[in-house]
Amino acid sequence: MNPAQQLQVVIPGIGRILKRFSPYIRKQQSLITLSMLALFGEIALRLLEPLPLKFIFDELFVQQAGGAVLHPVPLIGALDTRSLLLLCAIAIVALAGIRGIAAYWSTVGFALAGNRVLTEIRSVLYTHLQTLSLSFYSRTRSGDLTLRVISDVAVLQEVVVTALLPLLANCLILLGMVGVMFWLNAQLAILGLTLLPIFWFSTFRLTQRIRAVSKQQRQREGSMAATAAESIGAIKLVQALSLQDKFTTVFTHQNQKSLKEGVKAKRLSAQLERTVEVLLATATALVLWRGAELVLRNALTPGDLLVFLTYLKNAFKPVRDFAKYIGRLAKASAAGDRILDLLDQAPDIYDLPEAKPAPRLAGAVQFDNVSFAYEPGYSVLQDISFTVKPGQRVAIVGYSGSGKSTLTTLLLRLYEPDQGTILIDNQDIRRYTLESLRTQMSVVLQDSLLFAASVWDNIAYGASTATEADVIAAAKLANAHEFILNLPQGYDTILGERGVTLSGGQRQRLSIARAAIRQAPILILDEPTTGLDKANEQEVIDALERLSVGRTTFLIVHDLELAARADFIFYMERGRLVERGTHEALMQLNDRYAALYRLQATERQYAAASNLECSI
Ligand SMILES: Nc1ncnc2c1ncn2[C@@H]1O[C@H](COP(=O)(O)OP(=O)(O)OP(=O)(O)O)[C@@H](O)[C@H]1O
Repeated sequence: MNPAQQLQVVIPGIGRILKRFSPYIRKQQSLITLSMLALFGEIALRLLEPLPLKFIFDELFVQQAGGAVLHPVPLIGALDTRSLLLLCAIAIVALAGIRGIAAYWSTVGFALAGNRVLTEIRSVLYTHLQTLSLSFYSRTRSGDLTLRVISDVAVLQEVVVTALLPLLANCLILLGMVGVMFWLNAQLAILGLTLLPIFWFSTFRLTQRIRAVSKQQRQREGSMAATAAESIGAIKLVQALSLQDKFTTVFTHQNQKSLKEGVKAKRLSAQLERTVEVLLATATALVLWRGAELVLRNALTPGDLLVFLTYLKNAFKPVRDFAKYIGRLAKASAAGDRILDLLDQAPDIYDLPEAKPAPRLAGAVQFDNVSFAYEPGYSVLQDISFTVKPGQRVAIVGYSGSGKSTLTTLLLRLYEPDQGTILIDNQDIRRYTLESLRTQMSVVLQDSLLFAASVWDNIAYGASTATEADVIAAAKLANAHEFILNLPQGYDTILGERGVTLSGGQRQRLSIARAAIRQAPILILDEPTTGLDKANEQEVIDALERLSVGRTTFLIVHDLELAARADFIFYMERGRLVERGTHEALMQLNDRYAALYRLQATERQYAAASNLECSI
């Protein structure tokens, strides 16, 4: 079994990782080849290093003590003592110096190649993450994903450079040393290496356990990162509900467990290191015993025995280092597994082979018997059919959980219907490429997320080709221009991670500007005025009305007074579209919509009356 195969057996997973990353590794082929050459040079010099010792012992000490040289070396034997000593001293320094230069270049070259490969993998991973479907994100915690992209790649990067590559060098050194040992004395070499199988066995057994513990620890760290990200992301809610203690308890518990796993992995590695030390001592004792006998019988020179013992020690050094690196390699292997798991996730929603970029859409939207469930067996939308003409404004209303938002996520092709077809301009939306479809839809959600960037960028994110005039026009349409100019740095003001420096209404108007700049024919507004006070609400409504002119608009809304302004109203109940028509038609129908409308009207009157009483 060659070292690469042994490595593969010892650390299952490393092979899988290397295979999967091979296209990226191949790109660094020339750098890796150069580093490899430097490495071979280093190894060759390392193999020569003990030789001066042999000459000093055999040619100098043995001869001076009146003994006979077993295998005299012609040129060396002719030198006088002083010259021999000087030559040996120079050789020791020269060998170490040149070896140092070779080692430097191999280390730097491999480190550079390793870093380049992993930097590319991190970018690939991040790009891949962005393509994964919402169904994947709803099953996964975002903190854990961040940890995989940032920390798992970093662990792999660090370990590849500081453990895997030295390990590779060590394997080659081991091979070289073993070769020289056989060349020096096959009998002693066999004796010295008899214990290697025991070493491989114990390494294999312990590595499996170290790897399992490391993987567990990485998962735990993923959970910790997720808990931290969630609680910090929702710190307002956490403090308002006094949940700090709860989150702290969960986090501390996870932290303790991670510590225990870390200690366990360390203990296992330490156990492995000690085992190797005992094995090395035993092998040295065996060789010394037999070697001394051979020297006494004049079958071996003392110099050869000394050099042999040096080789044996050096041969076991990579083995000892292997034990030292194994824990870190196991950790890297676990991190690599987590990266591969992510890379292996295929997006549920993708461009079909025959998909074409959508032309400029007019905005005619049709649902044909569309049914959908997030989880098999739990239907969320059932048999939805409707047609909306270009430029029509539709309000989607109904009690919470009736499937209003889900309907629009299907239109955006964030999920795929289980049955039925969605058409835009009489074409199945799956015939369009995802990007060309989504860029023709603008979305304003209830809690608009702004990016940690300038106001300007936050608006311009809506359209990749936005000009200065476009940004200002969009801000004006969204009723945002005035307040933006009043911000400390106007359009250049940097917003907090979630735009926390702005009020809810201001954030909403910025996200309307972002939607406006897209000039998209289809507009999706998901409860855009919820949570706003009356003054802000009116400004947002005005902006939205301007935005929706000439666009096919789907407005999800709880406030039926707002819904009544739409051209059409869809009333949803338990995933079904149970009533549809204009406000007047639905009021005449006098069924569910009319009942809800009257209920809201009564509530409004009651609220107005109590406000009046308060003010009196
Ligand atoms: N990602 C998801 N995974 C699983 N179930 C989901 C998911 N999103 C929504 N649901 C479920 O689908 C149903 C419809 O949700 P949806 O958000 O479409 O309703 P809605 O009418 O928009 O509600 P609301 O007015 O409260 O926003 C609900 O029962 C909800 O629990």
